[in-house]
Amino acid sequence: MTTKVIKNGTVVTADRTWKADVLIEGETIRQIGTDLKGDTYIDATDAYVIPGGIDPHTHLEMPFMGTTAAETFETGTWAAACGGTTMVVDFCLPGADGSIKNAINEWHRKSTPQICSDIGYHMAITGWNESVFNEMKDAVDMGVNSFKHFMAYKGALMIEDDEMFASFKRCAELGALPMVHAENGDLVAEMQQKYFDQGITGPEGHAYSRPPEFEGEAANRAICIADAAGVPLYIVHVSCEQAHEAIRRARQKGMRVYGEPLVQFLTLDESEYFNKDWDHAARRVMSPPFRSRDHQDSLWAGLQAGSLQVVATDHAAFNTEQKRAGRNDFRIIPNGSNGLEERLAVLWTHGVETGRLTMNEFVAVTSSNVAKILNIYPKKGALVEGADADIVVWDPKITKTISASNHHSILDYNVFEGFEVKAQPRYTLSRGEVIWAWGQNSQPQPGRGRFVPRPAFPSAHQALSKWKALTAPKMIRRDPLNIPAGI
Ligand SMILES: NC(=O)NCCC(=O)O
Ligand SMILES: [Zn+2]
Ligand SMILES: [Zn+2]
Repeated sequence: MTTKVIKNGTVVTADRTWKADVLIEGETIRQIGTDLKGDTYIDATDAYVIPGGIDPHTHLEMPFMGTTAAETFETGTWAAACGGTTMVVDFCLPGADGSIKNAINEWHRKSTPQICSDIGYHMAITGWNESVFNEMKDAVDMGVNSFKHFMAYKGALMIEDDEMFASFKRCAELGALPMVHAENGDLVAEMQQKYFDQGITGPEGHAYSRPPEFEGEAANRAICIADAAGVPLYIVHVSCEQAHEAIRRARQKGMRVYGEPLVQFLTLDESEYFNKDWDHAARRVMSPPFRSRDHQDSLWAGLQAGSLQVVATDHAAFNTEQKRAGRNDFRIIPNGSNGLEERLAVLWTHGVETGRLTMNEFVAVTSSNVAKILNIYPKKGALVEGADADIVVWDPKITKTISASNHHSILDYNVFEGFEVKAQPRYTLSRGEVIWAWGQNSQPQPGRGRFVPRPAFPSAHQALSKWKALTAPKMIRRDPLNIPAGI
């Protein structure tokens, strides 16, 4: 088997930083040490060697709001590689028949011939009945160990509390992880109607109708339901202090609740929706919406303190023409924005370069933490012997101005247009193969990526159920002589 050595770099992992070479044999890291020899060499002089990014939240080719997300599995994973991300975890939605198994097979059918790097799936639970109950086990057997519940999108994907409780209990039995989109969907629908009736038909109506209080309320509710079901919880796209506060409080009480802010929420704010250019504002319509600077500060603080663990993108890319479906009604603008290619560079520039994050924290929140949470560590998200050689040679000297004119996404705009970023991948390796070199134009082979099954992971659940059993309400046995006689 041929070997490669990444030479003269500084290895940065979630817990340490040191000068070392990395020896790769085939698809796997074989050794990390000094003066290593191989058949070929990759130069990492003056660069950092980090685990490939894992974006745990994408919607490639997602059928949603009457259209389909424009970013394909091929363009999405290619754009990801150019930005230093070597694995995405995409959300699988049930089709018209409601079957989970069929949905996963449909995702395989679409993604397998296209993906340039590795992929996993989360499954969405959008309703509740016996076959959903049964098929959740099939999903786990098929390597999908996490289930998303939408508390918003009333009349479409939204699920009720009793259904969520039933699904969370099923997750507890299966050793799977429930996830939530936390927004109070009933109140959002009411507010949307209210502002629309007042004549607020533009994208600003989207932001007004989804205040942070609605997100905080739903986050608290989901945490309460998870606690009652005895299961850990992962809250996706955390955008505000109210939701962060709920997570912080739960964690302080010993609950295993994880929070995922998006790179967009850390760097873009609500003023985008007040832009006079309708297209500009509509392109940034996503749920939850961008918030004020105070909320951004809270999210950064959460990453620093460890109360938030993961930075994702929720990459759901709809072209300008698709967004224009909502030209007369903000409620019809397809929800979603881009970030898959930009996540690492924007987070580095606004996090590490400003001193908000250490390099090790950067690695933790872009790959290692989520690999642990999703049970694929250390195969992914780690630089250790035996791990997949998903590696980025991260060059802190390559600067770039982000633009739709130079990005690799299929999208005809970029929400980070004009951002100056201060680092880029010099090389991106996926299982030992260089799939991106700075300045390269050729795309890696579509279909070379693989589905990464994620087994159930009962350890947090077992700990939780032991503790629940120990602290459960118990009947007190009393001597009848100590019970007052009735009349
Ligand atoms: N977030 C968003 O606006 N679109 C994608 C679907 C979702 O994650 O809610
Ligand atoms: Zn969502
Ligand atoms: Zn999403």
